[in-house]
Amino acid sequence: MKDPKTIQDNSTLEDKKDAVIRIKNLCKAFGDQVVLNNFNLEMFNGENLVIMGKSGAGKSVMIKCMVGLMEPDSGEIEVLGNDILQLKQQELDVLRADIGFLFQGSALYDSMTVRENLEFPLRRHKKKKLAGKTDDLVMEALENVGLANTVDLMPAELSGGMQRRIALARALILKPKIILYDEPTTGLDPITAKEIILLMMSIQKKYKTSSLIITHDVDCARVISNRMVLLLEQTNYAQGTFEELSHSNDPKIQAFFK
Ligand SMILES: Nc1ncnc2c1ncn2[C@@H]1O[C@H](COP(=O)(O)OP(=O)(O)OP(=O)(O)O)[C@@H](O)[C@H]1O
Repeated sequence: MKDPKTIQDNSTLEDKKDAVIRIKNLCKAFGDQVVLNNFNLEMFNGENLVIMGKSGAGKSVMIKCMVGLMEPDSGEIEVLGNDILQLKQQELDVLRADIGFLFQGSALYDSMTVRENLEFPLRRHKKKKLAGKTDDLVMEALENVGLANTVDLMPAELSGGMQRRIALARALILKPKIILYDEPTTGLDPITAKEIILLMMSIQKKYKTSSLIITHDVDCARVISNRMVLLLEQTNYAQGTFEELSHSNDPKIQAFFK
């Protein structure tokens, strides 16, 4: 078994052209604390890429840099062919309509109904051309997660698993090309977590989205990942398939799979 760090990149040139995210030599420090040091990542079209890293490893910092919410000290970031570091605020807003976010927890607006929660991104990104009226888009998104009957309920009336599914519907409503999942199964019981994972997979198949999934959940990574990147020692310490990484002889890599 080869060490995953040295696993050859077998993707073809054709795949390379299809990279939806490219991060090169990303560096970010806060004062003396170096969080990312020459971090590299490529995510290809249609791929489910899992990022694993210990708490505080810098996953959120990397995501924030990637979507233009935080400025790196140096490095290159390309998302859907756009050089993030060169984009103006307005251009970033347009690009963000092509990126769906499912945050840790569900982050629904408690004072809004399910319908209003789903309408929110539609209002925010009015300029994005979508086929269908608001009502139809809301219902389609809810049907995708099997919760059309909750449209007029408040988030507090839903279980944690249902809230997560509504948040997924909201992440999907703009038909994004990329979805960023931050700990999609955290806080859910194993059965509900599995349901969410299956939903993520069916949605990916239906809409052909590319998904970047941050998770500590080894079962989630095993089921969903086409490829994984381990963020350790401020960099992309190892990458490969779940099989490759989980069979590594490197104790630092093994620690992720215990
Ligand atoms: N705005 C900031 N100012 C100073 N330090 C920060 C800032 N944002 C993040 N950090 C530090 O950067 C490090 C990485 O944080 P980050 O939130 O990216 O970790 P993480 O890998 O997402 O962790 P978790 O899995 O717990 O969410 C932490 O030590 C954090 O304290």
